[in-house]
Amino acid sequence: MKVVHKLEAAFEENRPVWSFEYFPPKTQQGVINLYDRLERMYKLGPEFIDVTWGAGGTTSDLTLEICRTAQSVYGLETCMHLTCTNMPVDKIDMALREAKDAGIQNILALRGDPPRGAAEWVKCDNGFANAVDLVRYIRKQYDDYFCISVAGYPEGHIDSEDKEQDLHFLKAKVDAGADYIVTQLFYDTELFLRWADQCRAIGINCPILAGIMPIQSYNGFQRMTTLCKTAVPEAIHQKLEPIKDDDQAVKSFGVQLAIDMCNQLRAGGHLGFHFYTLNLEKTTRLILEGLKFVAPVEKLRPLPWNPSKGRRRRDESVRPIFWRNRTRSYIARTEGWDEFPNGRWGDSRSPAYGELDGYGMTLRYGKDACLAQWNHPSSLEDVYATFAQYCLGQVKFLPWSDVPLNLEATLIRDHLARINSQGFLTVNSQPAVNGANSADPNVGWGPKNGYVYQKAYLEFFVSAEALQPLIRSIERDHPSITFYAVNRHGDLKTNTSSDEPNAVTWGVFPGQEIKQPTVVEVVSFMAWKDEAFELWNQWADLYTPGSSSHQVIQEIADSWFLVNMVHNDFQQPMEAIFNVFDQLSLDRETAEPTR
Ligand SMILES: Cc1cc2nc3c(=O)[nH]c(=O)nc-3n(C[C@H](O)[C@H](O)[C@H](O)COP(=O)(O)OP(=O)(O)OC[C@H]3O[C@@H](n4cnc5c(N)ncnc54)[C@H](O)[C@@H]3O)c2cc1C
Ligand SMILES: NC(=O)c1ccc[n+]([C@@H]2O[C@H](COP(=O)([O-])OP(=O)(O)OC[C@H]3O[C@@H](n4cnc5c(N)ncnc54)[C@H](O)[C@@H]3O)[C@@H](O)[C@H]2O)c1
Repeated sequence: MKVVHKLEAAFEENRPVWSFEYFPPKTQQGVINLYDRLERMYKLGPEFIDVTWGAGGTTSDLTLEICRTAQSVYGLETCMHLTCTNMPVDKIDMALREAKDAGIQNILALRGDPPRGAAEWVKCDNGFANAVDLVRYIRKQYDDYFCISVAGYPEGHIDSEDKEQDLHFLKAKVDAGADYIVTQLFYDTELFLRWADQCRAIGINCPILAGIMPIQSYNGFQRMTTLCKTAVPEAIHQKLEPIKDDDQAVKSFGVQLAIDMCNQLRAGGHLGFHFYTLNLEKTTRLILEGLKFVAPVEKLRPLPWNPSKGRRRRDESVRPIFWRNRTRSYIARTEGWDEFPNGRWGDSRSPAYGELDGYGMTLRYGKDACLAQWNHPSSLEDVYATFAQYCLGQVKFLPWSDVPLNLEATLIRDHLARINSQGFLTVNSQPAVNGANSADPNVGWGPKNGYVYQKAYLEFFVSAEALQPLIRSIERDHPSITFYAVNRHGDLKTNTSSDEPNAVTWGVFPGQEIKQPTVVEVVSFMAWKDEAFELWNQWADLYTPGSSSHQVIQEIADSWFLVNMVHNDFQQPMEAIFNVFDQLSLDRETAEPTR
């Protein structure tokens, strides 16, 4: 059924509507768990669900698969996002044909973000330049079979300087055949209501759904609003500042803020809400409960499927035997198990694993900004220096690290800088913590009055030549270290004996089970490595092919290894993980012939 008909019927009755956005999870286990989550969240009564399309079509097959399953197996009204990025007309045709074959009748037509590595958006050969062209094309090819939605920007699109013109581009999309609008996230409800009035004033009369992105974590919120240049009212900053180190308090604030925002929008006459769930469930449920948004009973017919019992979940050792025959109640208990991911390095079984915004990983800054930070390296040593300077706060970002080191990592910044200058190019790290208070300003997380623990880990790129002595040294002298190392072709080396997840962060909180938000495991490592190496390619593409900068970066991309290394003895001092590198330098010095 067309979403627009559902929206019109609800608005006719003055009834609010809500919908949920998901993104394709990074791992197969995450996909299976997302299906369970779709089932549970269906009971919250979304009018429809939608699934994002990876930037540059990177996850398009999975987007199609999830939409197909949600629509035709699970019977959920599903809207598929479709972008023009890297999509010549024949690929667009194929995606639309497959969507239609799966019974999908709703498409969110977008231009898309710049393709990987590109500073600016460029139209691909035989493709479309703007979302309006895609809307026109879908109408021309499929007449009124599809219900088409388009994106609206209450603060104007980030690329467009003229906000008024931006509004007219939106009208052009509607005039070309779009049926309703879904907006970009925003936090200023007054601004949204003014913008909605402007839309009506220039003759945009179709339904508008307000995009609501609940604040899930302080860092995530900061990162997202900086990247999207979102206007954040001062009152929100003021309320967040004193609680920013208490993850539970931030989440609760995020829930209340979303409730208040939706109520303000309703008071302003607005009835349509689109939740960016980030594949998380609990926050969305709490917001709907707070709003007293309850699905009409007739909508909650039983679904024609059973929750999938993922391979992992069947084997899960922590699953109590009491739940063996009561899968549903066990699943209900897991609703909040990934609510405290400590950074994106989370548990790959989580549907929310590994994504900041659901559109995929690209260089976050334009070409000029990147070159201003990374210059034109002509040797490997130049690259080492850039990484070391990042650790010392002199370079603002790297392809893998879009914001400066956080407080936690600054505790070990000198050690990090030292190993980076030696060619161990770090992209992620964590110091050891042995029972710090959960409100500790440097390493605390989770609800207050708890205690948190961490095993030290490092993730870095290293040349094949330097990897060998490192592995020898670990095997000889460092029994507490476990590692995975992989090159871009997937050649994996490890000293672990099973592919069980290794818990590297856990917390003990009053009146709760132990929380274990962060694990290191081979499945997620292998899923991550494709992106990790792809970012080197994007860096190389900033330079003219054949130039020395291009060659240096490409050499790393093609032949180096990505290593994850965990020091399992978390009771050792913070710097213990660095001993292995110091020992290597010592070995090198003693091996060098005396002159
Ligand atoms: C609800 C929502 C969902 C999204 N989902 C995804 C997703 O799944 N995958 C993804 O990669 N991205 C997604 N995005 C991000 C989106 O792709 C980017 O914001 C993208 O930069 C713009 O897409 P658009 O469809 O709004 O583009 P357009 O409407 O084509 O606008 C793009 C730019 O071109 C300008 N413009 C528009 N028409 C014209 C014209 N006729 N002539 C000249 N300039 C014009 C606009 O002012 C704007 O600056 C989503 C955004 C929103 C709000
Ligand atoms: N293994 C995976 O599956 C996976 C998935 C996504 C991201 N990651 C890794 O996590 C990194 C950061 O992810 P996040 O932003 O979600 O987590 P985060 O922001 O929590 O970062 C983790 C820690 O690493 C530190 N850090 C960041 N850049 C560093 C660098 N260059 N050298 C040393 N330490 C650094 C941060 O300050 C922070 O303390 C990514 O760049 C990537 O390396 C891994």
